[in-house]
Amino acid sequence: MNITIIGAGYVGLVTGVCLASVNHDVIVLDIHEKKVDLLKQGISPIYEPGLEPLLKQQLQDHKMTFTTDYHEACNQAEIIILAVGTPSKQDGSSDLSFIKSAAEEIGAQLMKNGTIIVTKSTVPVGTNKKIKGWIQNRLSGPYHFSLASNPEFLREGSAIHDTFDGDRIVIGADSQAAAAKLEEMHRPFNVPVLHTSIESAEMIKYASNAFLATKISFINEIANICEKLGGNIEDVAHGMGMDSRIGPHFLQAGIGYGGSCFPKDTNALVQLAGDIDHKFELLESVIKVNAKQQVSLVNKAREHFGSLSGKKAGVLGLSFKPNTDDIREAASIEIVKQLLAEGVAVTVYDPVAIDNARSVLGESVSYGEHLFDSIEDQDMLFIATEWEEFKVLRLKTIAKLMKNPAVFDGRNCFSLEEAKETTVDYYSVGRPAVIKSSSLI
Ligand SMILES: NC(=O)C1=CN([C@@H]2O[C@H](COP(=O)(O)OP(=O)(O)OC[C@H]3O[C@@H](n4cnc5c(N)ncnc54)[C@H](O)[C@@H]3O)[C@@H](O)[C@H]2O)C=CC1
Ligand SMILES: O=C(O)[C@H]1O[C@H](OP(=O)(O)OP(=O)(O)OC[C@H]2O[C@@H](n3ccc(=O)[nH]c3=O)[C@H](O)[C@@H]2O)[C@H](O)[C@@H](O)[C@@H]1O
Repeated sequence: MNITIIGAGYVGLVTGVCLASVNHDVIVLDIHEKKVDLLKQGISPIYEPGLEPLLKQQLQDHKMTFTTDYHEACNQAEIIILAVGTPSKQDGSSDLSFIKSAAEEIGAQLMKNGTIIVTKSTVPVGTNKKIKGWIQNRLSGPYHFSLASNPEFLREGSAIHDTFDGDRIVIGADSQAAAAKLEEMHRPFNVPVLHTSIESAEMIKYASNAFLATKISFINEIANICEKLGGNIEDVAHGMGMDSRIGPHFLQAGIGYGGSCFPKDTNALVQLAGDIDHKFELLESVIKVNAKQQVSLVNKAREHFGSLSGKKAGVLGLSFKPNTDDIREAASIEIVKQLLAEGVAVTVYDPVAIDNARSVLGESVSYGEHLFDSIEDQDMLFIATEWEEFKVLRLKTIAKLMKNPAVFDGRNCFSLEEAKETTVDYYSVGRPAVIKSSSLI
């Protein structure tokens, strides 16, 4: 099939590469010229495991092209997939300006009947109706087109795996023919397909992300209570997860969820509910709990040291999760900002996200070239992301390198047994702190 994707970000690019790899002919359009230039050379502008080799292969096989030209992208397409960003507005609601401008461009270029316009971007319930209007307003003739919502469930860091091995594909289309064609497009992925109305498909996406965020805030609250009452969150989560009605996933306590989607989508759903006078109190609490959780390690450090002013801190991990360079809404950034506000000199390290971090943190921090640069001579060490290269570090190595070995581990990378065998004062999430009596301040 001839498929066009609008937006070459995490979702558009991964989807395009995967669709091309199962033999569709794919054009990906982005308005960002530099991005398109890189992609034409087979260079991925984002870090996503396995993406670049697969991209290069598609270019070599002539299954995929990149462009900034809407006419070239749209005039032959059977299916056009919208995958542009839908960021948060100031009030938390979803900013549909990229969707609107892409829909208008598509409308102006539609020159034949039967094209299916698919929304893969995460959009509030009712947006597909608006998209229809935006396209219709720009049509240059009486062309007929179909609409469908096909939300995306991939995770950054495992995006290709998730596309080929997802739990479900949701298709909400305005006609049976469009639904059947989209099912055919996805058939090579061999993932179960659910057909729904457009509105249900739009809601499935928000409800899924909101539910996963709720699980995370819930387990983090249990972790906070464990810290005060005793108990080990790892055992508690394990015991809960053994109940098949609860399930083991998304019960990893830590310093909260970040990323480009959970924060944005939970806020958007609260706003969407507010628009129909429904106060979504549960989700409001999930969001509040997460905001507190992101800086909870700094509170522990303040309690440990008395005052943080004039101290030196290393921060390991800047991306919102391992295996991605995405730092959007990452807990690490909140931690760094809080430390700087309290007069701490900060050195950060991440295996792939330093360039993105520099664009947000500028010269306010030092950037380690090696992870030891963020550990050596520091008074305290924060672990914000559970990159594999941090998990294989040993606490005794960390202890030797630090001035005052105090480790604040936001992702429970080390066991308490290991902490007890070292000179490190070790704080983690939902587990008792391991404090050496000689270091009590
Ligand atoms: N990042 C993720 O893991 C997931 C994201 N989503 C949703 O997918 C959508 C896209 O997210 P990302 O790929 O992360 O965004 P992104 O910000 O990485 O990429 C969006 C791309 O769209 C381009 N763009 C903006 N306006 C355009 C226009 N008018 N015409 C053509 N291109 C345009 C931008 O230049 C950018 O390259 C969002 O709605 C997001 O909520 C859904 C599931 C997973
Ligand atoms: O809509 C989206 O963009 C995507 O959002 C999430 O994917 P993603 O944000 O890439 O990453 P996750 O693995 O879900 O992690 C999100 C955040 O939650 C945190 N998390 C996750 C799981 C857990 O048990 N505990 C926990 O704190 C992670 O550290 C991370 O900061 C969803 O998992 C995807 O299904 C969805 O498509």
